[in-house]
Amino acid sequence: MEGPCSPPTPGKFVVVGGGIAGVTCAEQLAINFPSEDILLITASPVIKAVTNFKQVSKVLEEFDVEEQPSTMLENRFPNIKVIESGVKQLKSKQHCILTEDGNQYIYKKLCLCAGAKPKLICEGNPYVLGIRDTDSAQEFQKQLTKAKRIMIIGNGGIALELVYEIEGCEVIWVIKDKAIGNTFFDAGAAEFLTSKLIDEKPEAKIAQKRTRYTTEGWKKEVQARANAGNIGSALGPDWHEGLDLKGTKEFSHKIHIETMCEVKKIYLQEEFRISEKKSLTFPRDHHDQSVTTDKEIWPIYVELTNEKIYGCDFIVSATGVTPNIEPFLGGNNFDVGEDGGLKVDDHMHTSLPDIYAAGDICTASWHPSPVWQQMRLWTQARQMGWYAAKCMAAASVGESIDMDFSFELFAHVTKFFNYKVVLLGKYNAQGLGSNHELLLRCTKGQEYIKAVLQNGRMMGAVLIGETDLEETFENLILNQMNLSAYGEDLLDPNIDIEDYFD
Ligand SMILES: Cc1cc2nc3c(=O)[nH]c(=O)nc-3n(C[C@H](O)[C@H](O)[C@H](O)COP(=O)(O)OP(=O)(O)OC[C@H]3O[C@@H](n4cnc5c(N)ncnc54)[C@H](O)[C@@H]3O)c2cc1C
Ligand SMILES: NC(=O)c1ccc[n+]([C@@H]2O[C@H](COP(=O)([O-])OP(=O)(O)OC[C@H]3O[C@@H](n4cnc5c(N)ncnc54)[C@H](O)[C@@H]3O)[C@@H](O)[C@H]2O)c1
Repeated sequence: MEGPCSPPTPGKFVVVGGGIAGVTCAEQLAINFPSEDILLITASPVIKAVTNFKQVSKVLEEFDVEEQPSTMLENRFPNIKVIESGVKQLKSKQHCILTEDGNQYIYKKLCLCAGAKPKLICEGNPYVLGIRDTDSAQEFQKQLTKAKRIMIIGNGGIALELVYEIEGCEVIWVIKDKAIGNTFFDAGAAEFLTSKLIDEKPEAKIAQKRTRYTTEGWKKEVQARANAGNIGSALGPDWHEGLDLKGTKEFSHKIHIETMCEVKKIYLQEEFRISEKKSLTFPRDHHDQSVTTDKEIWPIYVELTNEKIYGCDFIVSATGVTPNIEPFLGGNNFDVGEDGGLKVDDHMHTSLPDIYAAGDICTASWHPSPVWQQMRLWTQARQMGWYAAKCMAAASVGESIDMDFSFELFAHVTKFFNYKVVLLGKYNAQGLGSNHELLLRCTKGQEYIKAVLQNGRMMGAVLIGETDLEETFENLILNQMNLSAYGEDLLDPNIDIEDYFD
């Protein structure tokens, strides 16, 4: 039990949150100050640890995320003390935090890493599930074992992973956009992925296409392809590896995508019966435009903004996250970003004295490198947690450090539809306006490579498949070499560009 929130109790380094950001921050502080106790206060009984860390290239990193009992962290770092309790209040003027179990802790420097929670399309409806942690993932799995048809709303990472993974259950996937995976891909990459899913059989012959598009040409091309419709199918990355995502039926994948629409209204069974509206059967294939009334009775019905209504067992709202800032707000005048995160400067410092923030809870509010942007990802949670600890350590001895190199270039490696996916810099030409050019190489069923160029300099890239280009492209983006002279050779599969730029 710590002393009350009044001086002269000496403060400690305190970190809130046992996710990747908080754990990395606490570990780094423990290394920097081996003779001091570091407090890690977290609401959950397990902590998330980074394992098998691999620096793939200068900025790209890969690692596994493992849930561990907090004692494992305390064993690795004897000067870390984990307190298992939620923070219910922050008194920033007194440098004090109060926890649910009635204790209070004085900090000299505090790092808030409480993450984010799913932003659901509708709160409080038991038929609308969000997926965030092990518990919610298991709840989803449990519901799925009883389901014949579900609806997935959203077009980001979770939706992409789920549609590929779910078997034995009809999936109606509702997206606001024209093409799938809009937070990670443009329509061209989306088409590359979906075409693999449609063609269940292996490609007999691999056709290779290499094209150079200006923005204008590209837009027309992708629009034409997007209009042709998309359909998806299965397999999946880490977080659901231990989960058997199977519904009640014996088929593998049955996905229907409703594009460019949103949820208008959700009806409970009885409400729907009274409304006398009609719902639709599951479309036979993505060209099926027939309108057949569904005879089956469902627990809920969803009316979409395109006026279609489908019944289903439940909805997964994979519609992004909201930073967990509420417990820290009362009486504290934090600057909060538009996305609801605690604004942090280039030293991960919030607007209040001695309070830092890292990971999903924060909004990066410094002037970023032209090829970096914040995305709420494991990699950034780790990098921010690490860098926040370095900044806290430096500030506590009256020093300041330069921004970490990892914030020079946005770099993310992941897996979608069993393809390795590498995203670099302004991979979707975000914020570049119309003044950019795209180079594209696509080998159906094998690889999709897109380079984003502006004034002859590479600003970003999407690499899908085993392209082996990540290091070279990373260097080209970082060194901003003028590539105008190379033209389409840049993506010519017969030219080894690694040699080219050595
Ligand atoms: C289903 C799913 C799949 C994902 N897949 C990927 C992926 O493949 N690649 C990728 O890069 N990213 C992925 N992400 C995103 C990634 O998980 C997050 O960006 C990352 O975990 C954020 O880490 P964090 O430490 O900031 O927050 P979190 O991991 O959310 O940790 C927050 C911690 O704070 C604690 N906490 C919350 N409130 C309080 C409180 N009041 N008091 C005390 N403690 C509190 C929580 O218990 C928790 O320990 C995925 C996310 C989800 C939901
Ligand atoms: N492999 C990976 O890298 C990976 C995988 C899963 C999740 N994640 C991360 O986990 C977090 C949560 O994932 P997520 O998929 O929920 O979020 P996300 O931010 O990736 O995607 C949210 C999606 O929901 C859509 N959306 C938002 N509001 C909507 C509404 N009212 N109706 C319809 N659509 C709406 C958005 O257009 C977007 O497509 C994100 O930070 C994501 O980056 C990453």
